[in-house]
Amino acid sequence: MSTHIGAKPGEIAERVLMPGDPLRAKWIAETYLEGAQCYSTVRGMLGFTGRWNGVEVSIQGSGMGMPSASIYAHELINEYGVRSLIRVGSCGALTEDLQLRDVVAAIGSSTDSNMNRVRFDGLIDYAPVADFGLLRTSVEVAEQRGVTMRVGPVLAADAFYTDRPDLYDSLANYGVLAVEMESAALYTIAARFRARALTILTVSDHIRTGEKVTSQEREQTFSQMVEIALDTIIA
Ligand SMILES: O=P(O)(O)O[C@H]1O[C@H](CO)[C@@H](O)[C@H]1O
Ligand SMILES: O=c1cc[nH]c(=O)[nH]1
Repeated sequence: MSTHIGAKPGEIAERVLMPGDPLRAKWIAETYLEGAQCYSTVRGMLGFTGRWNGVEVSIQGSGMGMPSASIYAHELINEYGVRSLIRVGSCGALTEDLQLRDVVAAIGSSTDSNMNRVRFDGLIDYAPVADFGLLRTSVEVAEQRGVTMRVGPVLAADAFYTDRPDLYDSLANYGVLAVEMESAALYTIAARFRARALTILTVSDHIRTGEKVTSQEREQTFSQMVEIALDTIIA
């Protein structure tokens, strides 16, 4: 066991999908994996291991926000030997040309989090980026599956409810597609410990139009994103 994950050594695969929502982790495991076994219920942050097309894959909930996601990424990589992590999350669209349920791959992640300012003494604006190999594979998989997946930069924000919507406008002017809350930390920790990471998102909220999907849909319906992530992680 690590501090926050209840798995025994060998119970977590080298390849992990990380949804923020632990019940999305359960849905993915029960819907897609053969022989899925739950290896952790610590803090209700469920983790499962099973097989996708014969290859062992784990699904680990990571919670909301960068402090929580950082804990799971750190322990998965450093205590369980995980080498590839794909976050499968929800996001808010910042640009009008995205619609609810569109799939977005985050090539890089701007952030308002202070974590990397502390890490680099405030001297460097570190640029957290996706693993190129995983990103390239995900684009190929999306094409093979006939899914239009937008690739571009996102914002990893500390706050879900913002007092500064004007900053969303500024970021959209610089091509930032969507806002979520974990990708910058995931990319940074993966880089630090030489693992591979990618974030794939489904638009659950539209910041421009106010449209949104239900919490049940966020938990159990983002199948295009999940299928792209599963095919990518075993490639
Ligand atoms: O749906 P998940 O993966 O949790 O991702 C998004 O949803 C949560 C906010 O509702 C944040 O964690 C954000 O990043
Ligand atoms: O961080 C997030 C995630 C989903 N939807 C949002 O609007 N923001």
